[in-house]
Amino acid sequence: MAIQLGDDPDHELVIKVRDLVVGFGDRDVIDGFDLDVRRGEILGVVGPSGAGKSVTLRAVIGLLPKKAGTVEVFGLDMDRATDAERLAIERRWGVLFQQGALFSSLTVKQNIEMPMREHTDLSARMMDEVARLKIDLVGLKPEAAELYPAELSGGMIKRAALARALALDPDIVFLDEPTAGLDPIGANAFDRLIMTLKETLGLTVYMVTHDLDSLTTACDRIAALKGGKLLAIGPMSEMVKNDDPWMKDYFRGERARAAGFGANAA
Ligand SMILES: Nc1ncnc2c1ncn2[C@@H]1O[C@H](COP(=O)(O)OP(=O)(O)OP(=O)(O)O)[C@@H](O)[C@H]1O
Repeated sequence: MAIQLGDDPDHELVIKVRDLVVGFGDRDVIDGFDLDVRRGEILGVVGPSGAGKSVTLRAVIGLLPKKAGTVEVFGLDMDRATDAERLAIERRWGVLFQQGALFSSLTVKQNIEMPMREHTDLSARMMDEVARLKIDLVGLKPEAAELYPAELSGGMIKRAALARALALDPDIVFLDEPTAGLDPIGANAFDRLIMTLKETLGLTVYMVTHDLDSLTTACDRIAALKGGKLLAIGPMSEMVKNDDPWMKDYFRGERARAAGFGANAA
């Protein structure tokens, strides 16, 4: 499938969002939002609580209806795509929702096999083999395959949910606050895992996060959302120079200084 090139010819765009409007009833949460996601980058999406980060993610992957605007994925306008094209695109992305959202009545292995059952006609033995590989890929022990979500730690749940998101060998993964609820060591390990997967699998990562450490260590670029629009996008070095009050507070405030960065940019 043709890849649409954006303004910057050095970077292939895998996602191109233009003039996106998403709302509930009369209230528009996202109001004229543009975004480019480049192939192979880890893009961190930040913004005040309630800014619409999760709503944007859900609209991009088609789980929430748009009031207006376009979303192109791999150069294909999702509104103009046939059912078969849409399905083919959906197979090329994996999603890790907040809290992991594993099926509690299924084991880790069965959770990972779920997308394979929906989208492929792999044999049971092949699905088991792929699930085993994904479990290994995300750093879980083989024994975790037979455990139920209630038997897992918070970090294991995130890894199992990531394994499920990777089940169909996607090109893009969408992560909604993947390190929320993890202790700093667990969060750091998860960031490193994402970076390794990006390097080894060439994944493009769209990550909603509040985690300043993740933004600093893992993200190539950061998109800041505020008031339903894209406030700024760029590497951390540009974010810390932005003079919007929320950006100043977030990237140069007390929390940022406590995390050991931003102080020099004030
Ligand atoms: N299904 C829904 N119906 C009505 N309003 C909704 C719905 N989903 C989200 N909203 C509203 O949309 C706004 C944006 O929500 P969203 O979850 O995207 O925020 P967020 O930026 O991800 O916030 P947080 O950082 O706190 O997770 C909020 O005001 C929320 O109440």
